[in-house]
This record gives sequence, structure tokens and C-alpha cells, in this order.
Amino acid sequence: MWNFNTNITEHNRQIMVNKSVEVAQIEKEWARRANARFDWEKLKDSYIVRQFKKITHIGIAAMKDESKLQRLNHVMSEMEEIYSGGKVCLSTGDCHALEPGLTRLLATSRDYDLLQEVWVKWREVTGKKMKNLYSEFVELINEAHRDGGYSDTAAAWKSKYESETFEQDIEDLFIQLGPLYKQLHAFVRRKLMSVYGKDKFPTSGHIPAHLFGNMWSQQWNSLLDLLQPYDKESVDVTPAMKEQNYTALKMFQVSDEFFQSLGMLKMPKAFWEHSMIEKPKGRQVQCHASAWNFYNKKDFRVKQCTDVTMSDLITVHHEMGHIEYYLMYKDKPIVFQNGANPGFHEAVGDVLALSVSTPKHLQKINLLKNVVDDKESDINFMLSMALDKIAFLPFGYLMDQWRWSVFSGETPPSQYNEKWWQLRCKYQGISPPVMRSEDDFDPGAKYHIPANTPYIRYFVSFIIQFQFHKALCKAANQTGPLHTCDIYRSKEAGKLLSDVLKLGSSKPWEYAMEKIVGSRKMDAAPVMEYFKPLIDWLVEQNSQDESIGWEDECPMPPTGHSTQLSARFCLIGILTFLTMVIF
Ligand SMILES: CC(=O)N[C@@H](CC(=O)O)C(=O)NC[C@H](CC1(C(=O)N[C@@H](Cc2ccc(O)cc2)C(=O)O)CCCC1)C(=O)O
Ligand SMILES: [Zn+2]
Repeated sequence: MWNFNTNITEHNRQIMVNKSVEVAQIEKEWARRANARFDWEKLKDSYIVRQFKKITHIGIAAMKDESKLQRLNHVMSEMEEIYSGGKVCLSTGDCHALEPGLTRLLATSRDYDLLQEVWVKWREVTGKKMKNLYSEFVELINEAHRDGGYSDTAAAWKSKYESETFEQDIEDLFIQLGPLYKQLHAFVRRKLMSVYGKDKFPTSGHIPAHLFGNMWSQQWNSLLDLLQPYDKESVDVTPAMKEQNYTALKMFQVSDEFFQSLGMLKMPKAFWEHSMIEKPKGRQVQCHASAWNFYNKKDFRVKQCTDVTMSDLITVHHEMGHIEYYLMYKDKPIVFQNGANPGFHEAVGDVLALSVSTPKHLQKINLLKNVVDDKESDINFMLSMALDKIAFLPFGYLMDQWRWSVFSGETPPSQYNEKWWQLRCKYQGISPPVMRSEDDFDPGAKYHIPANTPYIRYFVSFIIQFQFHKALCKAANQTGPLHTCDIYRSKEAGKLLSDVLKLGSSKPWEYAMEKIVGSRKMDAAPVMEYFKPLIDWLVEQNSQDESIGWEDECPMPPTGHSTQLSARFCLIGILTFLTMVIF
């Protein structure tokens, strides 16, 4: 897997596919033995029962038909290769990959048509090319999970949260935070209208998807320069990082130092030797950042095409959070070497990043100079955090709403794109800049769909990371508002977190949650507490805006483009007719 992701060749694909079938045989044999011995579910010792449960639930390795498992792994590697090889050539003549080219263009350009061209062409060279592969993939992976004892893939994924009320719980959280998202959406929409002109926006209240500075409209922090309400030094320290000649290595050292300041574990030698922290020259790699556990107590790596930006500094902390978790549970039985639930694994790095992002901390590490501690700077800062954390919530929620509906059969291949845009328009209040059809497959333009990485874990993480932050700030004796807290150098905070990370998945996640925050439930209250001053400010800013929110249904794209499209259709019609007449 590592070799294929860091050097994408036919040879490495073959090795990876064969290896995963080999590993599957071993896992199947262990599961067979565990089940054959005796009825382990009846055992008294819950610790033992838990281990048997993990041994006998082996994911897609349960697929009975080996040739189908081979095909499944091949289809997945093909979709990953289409995605990682995606290149877009613009009418300006230059061609770009997603990272860093298209990412930078989307983050910095304010040219409506250029943004639209990048948005459309990326979907043409990725999603559109994997539509048929994906429907074959769905059939195969569902069969694999049925062989493993689940009704479909969605059921297998949800089982990781070990809770009958999981779906209801996340829906409740999403509804609870809806009003906050609506206020942010109204504020951003008004600002974008003043930049691009009202006529570029549908009357339905939706915002065209290509204007957010992000390929998937999932986080809006690239718009900070447009949106920052008060003229203070920007909290985006990218310029300072470049001025100080920051390198990818320096960024990883900064993150490593933060973990050590909490009394947590430093990155081992092997990490510094084997990680790939910059995009290599001369070979195709999967640039989407990731953290890797080699399950040998020594080898842990990050693969990241690191760009010297603040956003990538946050990502470095995120990836190192995974490594920290791997290190903390590395002496547990293999079956317990996982997060308490997948959301926990995603939250570790982000919790530290909540402290790193504060102006106070950025000043401590000389990335921000004259930090003024007044209400206006506070609003600037909280807005930048909301563009990352609040903007994300509907996207984090809808990604697996779509996939669960596909795996359950509710959404057949003929409705993949229609269902996707139904969710995108309804929950995010965004709309496609040009007409979409079932020839497109827009979900495939997002890494986690071809990579088959579940996504609800990020929605869970964006909620619980604020619960953890609140608890760690208390342990660090941080007084003052939650959004100003920095747990840097607090050994107490570090111990509170470490004691839970060491558990791995050996205890139900509610137990781990209670150990950190004192309650067993996911709770949106800390998010609301963190953003409270901003919410009040947004409500006041939006008080003139009578049209907060948007219609559930997607609007028609702007007329210009659909006429182009229908013009193209009738041209094809005429040509076809003429051909018929002639022959
Ligand atoms: C071998 C393997 O696959 N390992 C797993 C880890 C494990 O399971 O052990 C892994 O490395 N997964 C990759 C994935 C990468 C990122 C991601 O995909 N993020 C989401 C959402 C998001 C965005 C902002 C943010 O601050 C937090 C989350 C997106 O970009 O949409 C990209 C940058 C951040 C995290 C990751 O690290 O979670
Ligand atoms: Zn992650």
C-alpha cells in the first residue's frame, strides 16, 4: 500500500493487489479458527469477548470468492490512480495537478470564469472517468460485507460506533448546529455577492459551488482576505512562514515540539527517516496527506506533499495526531490498535491545532507579531475558525448520507449525481455553477470516494474535538473564553489525553469519552460556547438580510451556460438529421 501510494506504477499495483488477497486469506483463517473453537460470545470476560469480536470482523477480507476480491482491489486501485493522476489544462495553456496547482488557484483566484473552468475540468478528469468503475465497486464491496455478516457496507461502517442511536445522534447534532451554519452562510453569501455581482447568484439563495476557494466547498478559510471584517494583522500566517523560510521539515518539527510540550510521545527515528513529507520529482504519488501504521512498534510514517502554508501546518498537526495515537496504543493487542471510534482518531491532531491556531500561540512561536487582544481581533480570529470548522459541518454530514444511500440500494447508479446534488443543495446551500447530468459523477471528484475512506468520522471529530478542547483547557487551568485557550506545555492536559489514547479500541468509546470530558455523549454545547461571541456578531450583521437560508431544491444554473448547453444539443440534432438525410 505504502509503495503504491508513494510510487504509482503497474508493477506496484500488482504487488499491492496480490498482497491484500494474501492478507485476506490469513485474516479469514484466523476468523474461522476463532469462530470454530467455541461460542465465544457466551464468555464472561468482556475483554476477551471484545478481542474475539474484533478478530471475527475482518472487513472486505471476508469475501468468499477470491477472484471477486482480486477484482474489488483492482477496481479500487484503478479509481485511486485516476484520482491521483488527475491533471487539468486551462484555456490559459498551463496544466496543473490538484496539489499544489489547482489548490492554490482556487484559494487565490477571484476570477469567476477561471474558478468555474477549474471546477468543471477537475470533475471531468476524475469523477466522470470513474462512474462505471464505482457502480461495479458498490456491487463488489456490498457482497464482501454481506459475506462478513453485514446487510451492506453502510451497516459495517456504522458498526464501528457501537451505538444503536448513532445515526439519530449525529442528525440531532447537525440540526442543533444548523442555525449557526445558516448565519455564516448568509454572511459569506452577502460578501461574495459584493465581489462577483448579485447577477451571478441564483434567486434560490444558493451560493455557486466554485466560489469558496476550495475544490469541494468544504472549508472556506481561503476567503479570509475577502471576509475579514476588521482591518487587523491577518491570522493567516502563511506570509510569515514564507518570510522565515519555513520548510516542510520545520513544520513537522514545530508540531512534534508541541506534542512533547504536553509530555506526549515524540516522533521516533524511523518516522523522520521513512516519511515522505514533500512531493517527490519524477514519479506519480498519491498527494492526499495520510498517516501510516506499520504495526511493528517501530515504523510509523506520514506521506504529505507539504506546501508552506498555514493550512498545511494544521494538516501536519492532524497527521501527527494519527501517529501519536499509533504510538500510544502500539503495545496493545493488534485487534485493539484502533481509535476508540474513528472520530477519535480524527480528533487528536485537530485538538492540538485548536491551540496552535490561536493568535496568542502564533505569537509565542513568532509567526504573529503585534497581537492586539480586543473584540475586533477576536471576531477576526473566530471567523477564520468558523470558515474551517462550521463551514465543514454540512459537508462532513452529507458525504456518508450519500454513500449510505448508495450502499443500501436506495440510490441506484442512474441517480448517483442527482442524489449527490440534492444533498449538496439542501444541506450546504450551494449549487453547481453549470448544468450537471448523470454522465457526471461529482462525488468521485473527492478523494474519499475513490479511496473508499469513510467520512462521518470527520463530522464526529469536528464535534468531539471541541469537547476535548474544553476538557483539556480546564486541566491546563486555562481561564477566559474557550476560543482563546492554548494548552501548550500543559503536562496535565497531555496526561488526560494520553491516558485515553493508550486505551486504543479496548474500551467502548463512551467510556473513553467519559474519562476525558466527564460525560458519555457527543455534545455540541462546547462548539456553541467556543463560537458564542461570533454567533451574536453574525446575527447582528445579518439583521438587515431578510433572506437568510435557501430553498431545498437546486436552482437551474445561470442562464448563459444552460443556453450554451442547449445550443450544443440542437446543433447535434441538426447534424444527426442531415446525416440521416444524406445517407
Ligand atoms: C493509511 C491511512 O489512510 N491513514 C488514515 C489515518 C488513519 O485512519 O489512521 C489517513 O491518513 N487518512 C487521510 C486523511 C487526510 C486528510 C483528510 O482527508 N481530511 C478530510 C477532512 C478534514 C479536513 C480538514 C481537517 O483539519 C480535518 C479533516 C478532507 O480533506 O476532506 C487530509 C488533510 C487532513 C486529513 C486523514 O488524515 O484523515
Ligand atoms: Zn485524519
